[in-house]
Amino acid sequence: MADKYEILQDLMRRRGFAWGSFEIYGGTRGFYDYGPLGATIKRKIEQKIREAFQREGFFELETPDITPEKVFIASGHVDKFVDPLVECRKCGARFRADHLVEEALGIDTEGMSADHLTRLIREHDIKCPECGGELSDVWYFNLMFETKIGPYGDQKGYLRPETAQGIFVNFRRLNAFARNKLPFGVFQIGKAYRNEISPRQGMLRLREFTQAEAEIFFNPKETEHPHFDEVKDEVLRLYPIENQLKNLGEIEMTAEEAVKKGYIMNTFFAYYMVMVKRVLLDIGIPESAIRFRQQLPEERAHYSSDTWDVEIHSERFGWVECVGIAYRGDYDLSKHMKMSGADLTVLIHYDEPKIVKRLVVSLNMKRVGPKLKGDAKRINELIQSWDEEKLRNLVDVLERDGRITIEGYELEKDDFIIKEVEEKITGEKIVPHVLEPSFGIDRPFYLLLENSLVIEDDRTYLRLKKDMAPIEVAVLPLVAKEPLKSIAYEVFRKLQKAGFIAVYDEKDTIGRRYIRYDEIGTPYCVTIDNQTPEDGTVTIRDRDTREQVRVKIEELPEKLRELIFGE
Ligand SMILES: Nc1ncnc2c1ncn2[C@@H]1O[C@H](COP(=O)(O)OP(=O)(O)OP(=O)(O)O)[C@@H](O)[C@H]1O
Repeated sequence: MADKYEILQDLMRRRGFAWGSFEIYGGTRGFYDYGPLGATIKRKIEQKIREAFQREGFFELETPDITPEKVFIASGHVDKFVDPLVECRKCGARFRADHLVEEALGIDTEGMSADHLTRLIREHDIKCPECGGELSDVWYFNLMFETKIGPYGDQKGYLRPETAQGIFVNFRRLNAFARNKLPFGVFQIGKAYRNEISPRQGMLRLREFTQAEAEIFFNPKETEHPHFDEVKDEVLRLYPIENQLKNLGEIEMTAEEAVKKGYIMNTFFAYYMVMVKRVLLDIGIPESAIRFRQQLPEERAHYSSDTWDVEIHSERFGWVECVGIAYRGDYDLSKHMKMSGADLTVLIHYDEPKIVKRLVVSLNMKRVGPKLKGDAKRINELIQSWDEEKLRNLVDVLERDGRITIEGYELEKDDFIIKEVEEKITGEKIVPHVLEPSFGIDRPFYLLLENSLVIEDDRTYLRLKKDMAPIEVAVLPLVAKEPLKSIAYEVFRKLQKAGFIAVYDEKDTIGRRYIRYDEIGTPYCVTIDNQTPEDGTVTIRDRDTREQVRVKIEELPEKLRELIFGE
């Protein structure tokens, strides 16, 4: 018998969910098309995430996929967004060197250098899995797709490998929009592109995929989430670093306990872990198939100092990372500030002004004038530009040695006017820190279908959460005869106008039609039978229980809304 994966792949292709792209030209690995039913479910997933972000008060943003090189030099992607690659010297096939070594030796290769991987390949005589040929040395390959901007090709660009950078480079405007008040969140739902070396596992590793990322900017001194109380009792299934290293398995505890025991760094982080879990439940992923795995230090992206992956269980592929929740610190904003020169800080106002002592140092122009001549003004300005630390250092040297050399001029203590003044400060500028929940859409899409697939003796069907179904209701005349046909068509139009995704179908026996709609996850079929012309009632059949209830046609929209959306 075909396994669940194959049954699902067949169903996805045959019934219009998703399939490999460019089929008629032989296909290109790493690209998937969403068919009519798949595209509808994908939009519903995106919409659930959008609504969850909006409930947090986050702003939505839309920025270009094509991005000039500078942005990714600043973000570190040009240097660091790389995977180890190896080539067969005989057949030319290329492979992820770390995957090859992992498969051959059963060891973990995270974070290994190219040299280390080459050494392991040589020592263990690992050969090309395609033809058995000799393998080359390992080198690092950048995963970004390159492109040229403009007709002269002089400006290099990349297709973005994550949607996040579009948010960071807009920080100044977004901060003004948020009226300079932390914390605030900004999200973007859009395409990301990675030239994955070996796309595999169906739609789990694509070269073009959709992400929904939120960047939450906060003051690192304020890491208590104001609404943590609302979520503190949610139970999380955690797989922390320590438990992975010591093979201790997963642990379950409430979000509050996890923070208290130090598994999760603060309530701010924990709050968004709960939010992600609730979104996945809302999409219809079963609770038993969700866990949080803390990334090992060597797995983390270059910008992150702590990351929890939210994994969904697959019968075929085991635990699959679907969402990453990364603590990005001030990495991105600081890098962009340095590269662009833009001020990406936020002014934090103190509750009460602070009095601070500040050194004011200048040259005693009357004394130094003759000595420094034309340079006096310049050197005085240079000293004015020094920060507190540098000025303290100057004063320390003068106290100790009585003299100091600046720009080749030897100056004595009396050449300076040194004062300490008190200043009232109302706030300070900080570079905010960032917490990022980053959802992939395609992986949860596949795992939703896999986790919803039910194989019974007489039918195979998608037990999708009802509001996630791509067709919400099928309207079926019992037989394709009048007056049933006309009444059924009228009911269908009524439901369409009421906002349901509905279809009308009169082909085949009623039993076959039920099976057809069960298969694609349609939660309810409405049947117009011989009793309908007599008393204006129809039946509603439930996909999961196959039970039917009779309702009046006028009550149908309200009843279905209640059944499907719980409204
Ligand atoms: N090649 C891909 N195909 C489909 N979805 C992807 C791919 N790469 C990343 N994603 C999705 O985007 C989310 C966030 O991206 P992130 O950069 O954290 O992934 P990642 O850790 O690089 O993934 P992986 O380790 O599997 O390559 C992932 O959790 C996943 O759902």
